[in-house]
Amino acid sequence: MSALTNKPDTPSIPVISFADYSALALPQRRHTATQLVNACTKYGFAYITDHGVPATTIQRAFDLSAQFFASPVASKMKAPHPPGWAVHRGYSWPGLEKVSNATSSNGDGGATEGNGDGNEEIAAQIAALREITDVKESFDIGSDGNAEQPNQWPPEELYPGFRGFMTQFYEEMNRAAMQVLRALALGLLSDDDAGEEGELDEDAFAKLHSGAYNQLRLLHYPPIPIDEVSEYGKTKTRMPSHTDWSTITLLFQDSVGGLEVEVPEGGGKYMAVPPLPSDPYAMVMNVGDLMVRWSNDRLKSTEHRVGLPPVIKAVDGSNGSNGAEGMTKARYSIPYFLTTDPDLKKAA
Ligand SMILES: O=C(O)CCC(=O)C(=O)O
Ligand SMILES: [Fe+2]
Repeated sequence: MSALTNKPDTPSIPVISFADYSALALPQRRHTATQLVNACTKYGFAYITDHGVPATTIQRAFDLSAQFFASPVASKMKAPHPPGWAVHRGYSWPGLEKVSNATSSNGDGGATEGNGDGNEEIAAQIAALREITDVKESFDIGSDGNAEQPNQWPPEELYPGFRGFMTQFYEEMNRAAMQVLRALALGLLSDDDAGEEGELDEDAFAKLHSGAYNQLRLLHYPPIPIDEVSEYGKTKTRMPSHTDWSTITLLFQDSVGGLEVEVPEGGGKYMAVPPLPSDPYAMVMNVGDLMVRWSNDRLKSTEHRVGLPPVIKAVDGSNGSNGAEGMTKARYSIPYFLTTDPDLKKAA
């Protein structure tokens, strides 16, 4: 795995405040929107602060996530991820999902096999990546309004409050996301795009998302023994490098760090995107492949991965490694993937 270009505690992508965004007058909204578009043009990534999701809500999401993953496997398996790749809901146990399995050369979410048209090399690379186990477990949640992807809720008696909270959290994240989509549209529009009355279609992207097709994902990267760290990147990884395929992703991460993003110059060099010391509840926002198309290639969908866990000896259990000495820290993150309605995806 290649080295990082910055120290893990040095913030590296722009930090943009969305304080009162929708209440601001157009020139101030435009200022924020331009900052966001500039960040997404250069890095494909930005930190967003003052996004409107309360810190207490985010903390509750992390608490419920940690409780879920700490519960017995038999309980977690009461809401298993259905077999196959069509439905992305419920509990995926460590090793079930390999991000490399969802990698393709044509961005359609399906793995590309060699077919005699020069893709053999890519297929061979993907096959090699498939030998690597992703050291993570996850729980995927969608809208109860999406009949094609039915939620797999765990039993209320085993996880009291989980369903109710996550349902509301999904909506809260959707509201924050709509604001980000409005800003992206405004930042990309110029005065030439104005209507007869001078109005700008700030809802151009937001209106393509009904909110029923997003995906809220609870992620847990379990601690790993220090003596397995040398295997890291060979037989084990947290999440290999990939781009997100949909429109935008909003992510909360805990204090551990590990998210790495390819530098604007590319060339396989990555920079750390750690939690902000000044605002641990800031979101990391990134652009997905579909948004690149919709912005006529102005915005960038950037490769990112989850890197080597910090090697810290746990002696008191405070780092999530259950007190076992010689384990790395556990890490939790919560991505929220914005997805358009299925008909639009086909048309895009
Ligand atoms: O856990 C993280 O920080 C990144 C997760 C991610 O990139 C993804 O789920 O697509
Ligand atoms: Fe991602």
